[in-house]
Amino acid sequence: MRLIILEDADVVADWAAQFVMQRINEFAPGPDRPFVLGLPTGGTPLGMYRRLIDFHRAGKLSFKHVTTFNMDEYVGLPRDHPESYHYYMWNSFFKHVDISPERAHVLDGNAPDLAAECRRFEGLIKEAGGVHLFVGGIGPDGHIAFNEPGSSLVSRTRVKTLAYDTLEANKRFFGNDISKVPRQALTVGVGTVMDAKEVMILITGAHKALALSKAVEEGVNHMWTVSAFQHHAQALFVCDEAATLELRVKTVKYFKALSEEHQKLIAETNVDEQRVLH
Ligand SMILES: N[C@@H]1[C@@H](O)[C@H](O)[C@@H](COP(=O)(O)O)O[C@@H]1O
Repeated sequence: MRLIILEDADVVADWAAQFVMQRINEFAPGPDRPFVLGLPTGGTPLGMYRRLIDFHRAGKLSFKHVTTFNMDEYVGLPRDHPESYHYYMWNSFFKHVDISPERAHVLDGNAPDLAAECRRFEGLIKEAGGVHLFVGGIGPDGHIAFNEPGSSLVSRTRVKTLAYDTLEANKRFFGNDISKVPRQALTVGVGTVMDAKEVMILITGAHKALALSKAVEEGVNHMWTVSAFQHHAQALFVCDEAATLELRVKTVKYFKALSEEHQKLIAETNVDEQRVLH
């Protein structure tokens, strides 16, 4: 596991976007060889999406041969509701880059058969050959996607009923009215994300500090589902200073001492500009 500690949320956003760009460009995706990217929603990744759009506009990055899978979606929220994850993804990211809409997969929380929709999604990931890089965020209770405390750590995509803490955390998007937050969501499972070749989890803010310490310093525990990634061979936790407040000094010092190594992960790849653009 790598823990990358950066100054603040802006630097985290920039670092994460550079990492995504580096991985895509290094892979050099083509028509028969897409790069498969897992994506989160929430406030945390917004800055990363803005930077990725900048890179695209600067001609440094193309999503033409990138296939995406989003982590989750509310159940029963109309697709054009401003808080649906369809709406979020389209407005915050997809419409600003050159991704083909049919390659950008978001779970359908209005499907007539939700269990079948979850199976379909898992099937699409399999068909795509698995996820190369899954980017995730966490809730203050340490949930990844919508895998609430107590979720199976080998779970697959399914319907989940949201925990009270999540309703509380997300009510800010629904006029601070908890009764307006959908009670259920479709979410990839912990096992679905664990299957990705590489996982990058973004954690910012003092309100996520306890979750970060549970994620990296204590044992794997289904009450903090993000802790499962201790068992992933290629997991990166990217956090800001504020999120380290509950970590041991020893942990922080160790990972900060590796910062030069971490910077190498986002070193520019020598890419052929033409290939990126076409
Ligand atoms: N299901 C989403 C998660 O995927 C996301 O990581 C979390 C954190 O959101 P934020 O980044 O706004 O703190 O919110 C929701 O619960």
